[in-house]
Amino acid sequence: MPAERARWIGTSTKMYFGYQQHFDWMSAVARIVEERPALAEAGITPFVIPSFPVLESALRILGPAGVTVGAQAVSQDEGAATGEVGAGLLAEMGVRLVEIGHAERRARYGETDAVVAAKTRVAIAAGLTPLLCVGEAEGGDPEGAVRTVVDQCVAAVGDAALLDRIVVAYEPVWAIGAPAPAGADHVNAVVAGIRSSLTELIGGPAPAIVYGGSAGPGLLATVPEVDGLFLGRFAHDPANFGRVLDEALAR
Ligand SMILES: O=C[C@H](O)COP(=O)(O)O
Repeated sequence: MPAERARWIGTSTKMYFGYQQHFDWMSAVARIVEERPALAEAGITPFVIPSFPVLESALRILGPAGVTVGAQAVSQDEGAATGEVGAGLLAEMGVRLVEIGHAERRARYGETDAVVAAKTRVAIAAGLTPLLCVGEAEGGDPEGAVRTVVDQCVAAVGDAALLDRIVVAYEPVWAIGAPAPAGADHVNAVVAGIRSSLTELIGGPAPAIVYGGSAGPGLLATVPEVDGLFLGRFAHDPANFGRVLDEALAR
């Protein structure tokens, strides 16, 4: 991967961890990142996206270690929106990244393309970086997947000029929660296709594109097209997070 491309290695804890479990895990991850000062020099951004109730603790525990903290969701609404969390509050806290359009939220919580677009708009306006989750529903030809993903990116951002304000998380829906990630050939072909289409649309460098979907140690070296990994279950053991960081450093 060319050194000038930004690199991101991170994970969302989804709703897997309890309160104390978050603290134990975040403390371990902070130590792991602190032990690897070369990450910053290499332009690698470690990120963690925990549950909302521990965001403030995440900023305190992980922030000084050099870990970017993100939120798993954001509201497109303002004011009278009981139970929602707004982009302004997140940005004011020091959260920098926000997941938008994850397959689980598209399938279960009504994040249609229109909702994803509204959330992307408010996140960018608040100064947050949307981690825009996109991916095809079923395995198949890479060209079809590229078309689906590029359409999802354009629908989310609207204005091509804003495409460079996001990080794209390419997560084939069929590879999320699976025993193994999508095949390396598929990932490389789709990510290369997304990058080339977005570069053309933007008229400049495409945003960073990370891969998610049953990713873990051993994958990164096989997918040179990606700008990083978005881990899920296979980062629950903090040592695995460290292994993937080492693999990023070795590229
Ligand atoms: O948020 C992360 C992705 O959805 C991947 O999760 P997973 O690695 O558990 O499949």
